Amino acid sequence: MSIDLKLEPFFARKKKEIGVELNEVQQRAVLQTEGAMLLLATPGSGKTTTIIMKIGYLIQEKGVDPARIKAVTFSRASANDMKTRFSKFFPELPSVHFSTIHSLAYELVRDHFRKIRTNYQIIEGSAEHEVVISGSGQIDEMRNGLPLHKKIILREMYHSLHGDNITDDQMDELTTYISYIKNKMIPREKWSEVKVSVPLAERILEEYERFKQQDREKLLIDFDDMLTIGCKVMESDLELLHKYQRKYDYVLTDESQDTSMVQHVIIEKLASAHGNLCVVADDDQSIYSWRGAEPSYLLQFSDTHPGAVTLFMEQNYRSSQNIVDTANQFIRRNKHRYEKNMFTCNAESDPIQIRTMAKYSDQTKYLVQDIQKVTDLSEVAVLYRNNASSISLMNEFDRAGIPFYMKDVDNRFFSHWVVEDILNFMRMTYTDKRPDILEKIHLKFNGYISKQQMAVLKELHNNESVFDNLLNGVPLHDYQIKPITASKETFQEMRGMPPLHAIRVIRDRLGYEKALDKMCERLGFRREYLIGILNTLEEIADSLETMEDFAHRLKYLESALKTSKSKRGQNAVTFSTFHSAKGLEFERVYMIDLIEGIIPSSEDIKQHGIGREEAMEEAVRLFYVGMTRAKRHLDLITYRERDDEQVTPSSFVTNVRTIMEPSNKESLAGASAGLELKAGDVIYHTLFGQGNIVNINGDLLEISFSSGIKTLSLTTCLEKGLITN
Ligand SMILES: Nc1ncnc2c1ncn2[C@@H]1O[C@H](COP(=O)(O)OP(=O)(O)OP(=O)(O)O)[C@@H](O)[C@H]1O
Repeated sequence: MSIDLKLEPFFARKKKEIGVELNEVQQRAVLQTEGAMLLLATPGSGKTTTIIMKIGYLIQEKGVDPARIKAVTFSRASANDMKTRFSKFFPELPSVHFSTIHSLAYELVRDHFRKIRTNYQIIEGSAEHEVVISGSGQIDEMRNGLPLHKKIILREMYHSLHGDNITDDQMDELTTYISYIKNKMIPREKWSEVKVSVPLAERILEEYERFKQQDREKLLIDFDDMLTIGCKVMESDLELLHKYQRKYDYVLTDESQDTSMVQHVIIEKLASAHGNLCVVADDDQSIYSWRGAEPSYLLQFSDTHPGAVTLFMEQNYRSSQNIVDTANQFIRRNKHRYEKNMFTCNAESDPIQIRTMAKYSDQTKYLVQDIQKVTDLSEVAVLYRNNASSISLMNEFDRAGIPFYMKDVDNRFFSHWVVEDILNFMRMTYTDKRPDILEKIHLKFNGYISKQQMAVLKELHNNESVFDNLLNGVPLHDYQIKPITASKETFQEMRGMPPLHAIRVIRDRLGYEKALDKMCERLGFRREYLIGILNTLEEIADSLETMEDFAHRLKYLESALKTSKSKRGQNAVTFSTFHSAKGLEFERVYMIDLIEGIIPSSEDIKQHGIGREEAMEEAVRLFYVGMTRAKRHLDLITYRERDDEQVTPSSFVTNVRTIMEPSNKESLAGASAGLELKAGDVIYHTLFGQGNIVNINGDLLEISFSSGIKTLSLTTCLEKGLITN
């Protein structure tokens, strides 16, 4: 490209007006208006800034009508963000079309259905959304006795197939499975190849699809259908396709690493008449492949668009030198990526801190202590992989009086059946005369009262202890008598007990934890998740005096969680998952729960073990997204014990340590030369567990693990943080 950048008055003018001076690559990206362009950028490199400047340039310098520019983003939040930033940069210009791909697809679908006179109803989203969009102007509330909402329909279908209720986690998995299939455009005959642990998921999906299309007068469509139908319409209705193609002369997309196949197809078709397509992405921040994102599209972009210009924006304006350098080296452990070299001209800051706590509970104590010292809390974020981490955080922060803003409010904890169970056990200590309370937990403690026995018990209306009634008026098996008698006494003893003590008695002496184990076996629940809930309840109960206080505390925390949403933008710490932190930046970032089994997750490790690297690479990217949110201070926190069990610090943390202190690697490598590491030594491998070094041959270590002898490269193990001694 032979453009003399200095001669472009646009940049000089904008610098004067808004104080932003684009670097050379950013300027080139702005000036390259015609044809296809892939703009690959690293975190904090000014992707959004550049897109906005490009749009302004098209309008002010090229005389393009703003209405003929379409800027598409992945989420509604980023579409709004872009709109706001655009009006700040170019207050004199009218806004252009900033929208999500979903709303673009919805426009198409609406036009098409209007044309072919088909009524439809959206069955997903908030209630208002559903009401607005009924094609016939009328709202059908029910069909075949089912209320018309995606989750209610799926729940009912699950129930009628299994005779059991679907859990929230299963519902999440089921809807993710459906979205994945739709977004990846997987044909019917290949559905069975998609991994899912919800029993009969494939059949439920089949029935769900049939149900939506059953009424010829009125189609039901969910958000995924908007995409698949929108895409089909672009193929079948050429008149409509051309109408949309003629609407816009320039198409720009942001966050394209998170765009799915069906979404790519829609964008490609929209831009194919003129080919003016600008795709902005960071393949290293692709973290939604589980939902059907297709970053491979980026890797193939220049094949599908011969003559496309590819530019790399690699200068990071956000983070300090040490954070940028370490993150840049860290992401290189991934193989399936565009090689980029992120750099910064920013100064050094505090070194990245790695904190290895003795046990899990030390983590929150440390966070509270450290964050208490900070004055501007809006510049602090605590990031975690799983939402489950947020409840004990909010409990401790609330106790310490530190305000917080929760990015993804997940109320599920408070309505989880394990929480309900514990409260019901506690209620039984106040009165054991209520069969209705017993009925909620009768299968979950020693003595195991069957449904039939429960039915007989409920017929005895004498206001006596349910245990006495069971022992005197209900036919029991001999083996039940002793545990039921003991349970009666235990409940009596528990009266007035501090809640922490009470929960321990419920878990152990009353046999609740044993009952959970059985349920996990039978119903496939994740044990560690359920035990995690019990442990969090113990944390909440800690230091409270009565079970009533405990029940109040739960109610209080539930409402604190809801109101934490309103603290956005105030002087409050942000709690967020790594996923939801994408696009944000903070002065201080604390990444927590960095242990093997969480990040990487047990599933990531399992897949890696059988040679499938995709999941592990995605976990690496997720960790990288977390690291690159920090401007000047980054804390990585791990621990060695959780729930009374030994855990292993994340191999990603070990990897970061090796990057920061290459002397670690050298000393270990030196050790392998016979200085310290020798045959017979015990080492710990993140995947294979504990092992004994059998032999050392240069870089090759022969190690005996319980699963057999393996020969491994010491350099690779150290680089990836796979072994410690
Ligand atoms: N040329 C520039 N000079 C100075 N600051 C810049 C420049 N370009 C971008 N920035 C600043 O860098 C920061 C990151 O920019 P932006 O939010 O556009 O990045 P991004 O690439 O979208 O980030 P990410 O993908 O990590 O979320 C912003 O604070 C922005 O103002």
